Amino acid sequence: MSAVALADYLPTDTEFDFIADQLVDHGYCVLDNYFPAPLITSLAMQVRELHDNEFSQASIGRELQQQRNEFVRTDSIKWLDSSTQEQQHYLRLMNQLKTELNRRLFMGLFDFESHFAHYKPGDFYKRHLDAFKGQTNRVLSSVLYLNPGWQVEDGGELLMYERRQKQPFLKIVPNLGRLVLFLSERFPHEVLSGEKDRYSVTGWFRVNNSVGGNIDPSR
Ligand SMILES: O=C(O)CCC(=O)C(=O)O
Ligand SMILES: [Fe+2]
Repeated sequence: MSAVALADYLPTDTEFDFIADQLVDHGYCVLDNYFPAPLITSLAMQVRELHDNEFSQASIGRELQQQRNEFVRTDSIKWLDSSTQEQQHYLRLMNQLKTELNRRLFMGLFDFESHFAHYKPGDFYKRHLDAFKGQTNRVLSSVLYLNPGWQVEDGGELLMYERRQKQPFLKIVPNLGRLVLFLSERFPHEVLSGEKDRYSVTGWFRVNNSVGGNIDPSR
């Protein structure tokens, strides 16, 4: 695909309808071909070219309450900053998805924030919720996996749970190009440790809880 064709690529109404239906019926959705393959390949290369020191140890909680907690998660992250065409393209497509979901589901999604994540072999993120009702503006979580040639034996699955259930109802292998969307307040989930370096872009669509023009919370 040429650069122009890449920039012009748009998902179809049918895809947006499908995603909206899945979110209404199940609260989550797994898509293997949402993004154009050349964009995925470039993002997968770019995240591997980032230096270790560009990533920081992930924390839990927000702002002043942010704490590192290595019992909960050991991955490292780097917020997207639109510094490459591919990041810009990815953010454009996610913002378009925001608009289309708002159009279909009146979700009132206001913006989208996202970071790269790197799980080294053995890294994990224990069972957690991305958002607690009434305490956050994160409504819809997204994870895009950037792992060419990932095998089931490599581990690193995302486990999805229903609340109060001990057994996951879904195990997602972090295959290259796979996009997972789920309602942030509804599904506890967990990242199992893997045998190989595992890369992804995680993001959250947020509603605007701002007071006096300050977006709350800022990140
Ligand atoms: O990488 C994944 O599969 C999920 C990551 C996650 O749950 C998070 O960053 O909140
Ligand atoms: Fe999460």
